[in-house]
Amino acid sequence: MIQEKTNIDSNKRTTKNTPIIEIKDLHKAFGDNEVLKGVNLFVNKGENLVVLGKSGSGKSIAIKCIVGLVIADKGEINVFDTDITKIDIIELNEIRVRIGFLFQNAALYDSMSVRENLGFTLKRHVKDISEQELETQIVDVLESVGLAEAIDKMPSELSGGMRKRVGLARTLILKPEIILYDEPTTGLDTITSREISELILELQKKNKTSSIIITHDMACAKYTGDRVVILKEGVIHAEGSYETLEKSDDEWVRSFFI
Ligand SMILES: Nc1ncnc2c1ncn2[C@@H]1O[C@H](COP(=O)(O)OP(=O)(O)OP(=O)(O)O)[C@@H](O)[C@H]1O
Repeated sequence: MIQEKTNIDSNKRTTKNTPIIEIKDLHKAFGDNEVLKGVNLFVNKGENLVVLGKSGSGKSIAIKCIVGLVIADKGEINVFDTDITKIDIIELNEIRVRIGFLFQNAALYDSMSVRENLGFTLKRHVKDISEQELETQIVDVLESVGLAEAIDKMPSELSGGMRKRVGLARTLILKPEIILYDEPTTGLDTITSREISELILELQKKNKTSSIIITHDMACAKYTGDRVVILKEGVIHAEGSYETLEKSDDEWVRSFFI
């Protein structure tokens, strides 16, 4: 693996920078298709890690393994100091509620308003919540994504950018400590993409969340990432800050930044 020299502290493991996620030697194959062939990566507490890689390189599969949506063939996946490959479904569910997953095409329930979409998610996870508390939390989370005025809208009335924000609100309403973003800006124009990137950064600062951000949007990568890793042929091929990788001696690595 190419490890670029970097000035950022987050690249070093000190007691201050404790990994909240640590993946060791992760393997996953589908039949003959060996997608992950020994991935090693970590995310420090409070850090935004950007994962780059060509289409089909296994980025989504890697983060799905973190929440047990895809079962790894081999390797360790330590999340909050627990190896999720070694626990039962009850323990896994306890960990899952602490992790927000913003899927590539996060679909809202079309027949429910924004309020109902968020309320439904919250009620599923928090039993015995009062109607008043529910409303407060829905309003608060919509305000945090800048969409308070959309509370009574139906998904069909929302733009793509607004839908992403509601999707993000639905993730945030459960107050996750880790957020996994799978291509959060895909399909959005440059300005809306920038707004989503700003929101990701704001959430990191305000809520002290730790995140993995899979993206092909290099502006998003640059803006949101404390550190960047690049997947190639089933392993992490390069790691460093955006600025150092951009100037890498490896032409293939540099090609992402053009
Ligand atoms: N359920 C599945 N069954 C079989 N193969 C799968 C399955 N899910 C993913 N794959 C394969 O795993 C490989 C990696 O897919 P993955 O979605 O992780 O790529 P990616 O890097 O996230 O791509 P993109 O950037 O296009 O989203 C692909 O070859 C894909 O076809």
